[in-house]
Amino acid sequence: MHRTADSETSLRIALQKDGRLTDKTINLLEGIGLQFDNYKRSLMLKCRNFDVELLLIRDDDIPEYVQDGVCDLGFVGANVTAEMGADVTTLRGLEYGMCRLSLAAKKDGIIKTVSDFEGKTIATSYPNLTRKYLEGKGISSKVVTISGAVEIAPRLEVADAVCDLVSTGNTLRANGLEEIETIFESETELIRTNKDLSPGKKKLIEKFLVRIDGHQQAGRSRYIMMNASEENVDEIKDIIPSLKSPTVMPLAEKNMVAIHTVIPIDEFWEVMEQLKSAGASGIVILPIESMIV
Ligand SMILES: Nc1ncnc2c1ncn2[C@@H]1O[C@H](COP(=O)(O)OP(=O)(O)OP(=O)(O)O)[C@@H](O)[C@H]1O
Ligand SMILES: O=P(O)(O)OC[C@H]1O[C@H](OP(=O)(O)OP(=O)(O)O)[C@H](O)[C@@H]1O
Ligand SMILES: [Mg+2]
Repeated sequence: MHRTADSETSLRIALQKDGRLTDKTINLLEGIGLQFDNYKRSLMLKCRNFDVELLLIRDDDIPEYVQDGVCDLGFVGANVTAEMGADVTTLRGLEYGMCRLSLAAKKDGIIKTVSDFEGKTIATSYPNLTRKYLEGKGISSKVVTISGAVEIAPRLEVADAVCDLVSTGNTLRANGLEEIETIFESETELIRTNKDLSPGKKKLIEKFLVRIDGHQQAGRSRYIMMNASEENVDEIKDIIPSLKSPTVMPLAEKNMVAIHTVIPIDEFWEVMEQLKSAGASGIVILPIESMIV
């Protein structure tokens, strides 16, 4: 594809047009301050306030477009990039679109462990990952490529087993299948072309990553406010390891202070009961939009 002159400075980013990752990716881009018009109706969208244009395509096409330099960056499941064997660089894992690629077979059937796949027929949309995994284990199976609804292949007797994406396991269960072995763990990734980019584009990617990192870190953290009596402040600081220098402000009530801090939310829930026992009260938890450290 021919790139125009302004493509030297404007970043072109690929994302899934219509699927599981679309809304989450758009939410992420909006969360880092990028503004777009209605993305449901366009294949190509210019960002109004950042030098970025979005290309909305099928997810299977994203790794190749990024590999070939048609797009500079792409948001796509690691499962798709690995299956294509695309020559790209993963810049960030994005903690959404979490799923695994697993071998599965009929519940209560004869396939119980991975070695039972020897000589069996396996239906999958991921033939390369499946073959590679089985070859690595020294197992020879027949891999049949199916582009969708893989889970019904055993019932149709097209295959003995499947290798498919799993998240809750509901799809497998609904089709009388059980998971035997995970062969690949996946999440949505931000990938970058390995083609050489202009200095302007490299700078834009740096700016883009600062925003993504700030957004990711903010998503894992909360602004916490609580009240306590002055003599409990040290004990409270000891309970939260990352609470090294919180803001401590006097309250109108004598000997009482307000403690404000930012901490990882997982850490907060671990110690919440302990904080209450140590005298913390009126605990308020607020979301953070972005964090630049
Ligand atoms: N059940 C799931 N839970 C979480 N993430 C998933 C799940 N299934 C798939 N994904 C992730 O979302 C990506 C997109 O899934 P989707 O089902 O929308 O793809 P698709 O049908 O191949 O879409 P397209 O039309 O773009 O080719 C997958 O490649 C995977 O990374
Ligand atoms: O373990 P579960 O939570 O049931 O998720 C697994 C299912 O999710 C994906 O399909 P999706 O729902 O995206 O539909 P698709 O088959 O049309 O792509 C995947 O292909 C599985 O079929
Ligand atoms: Mg696809």
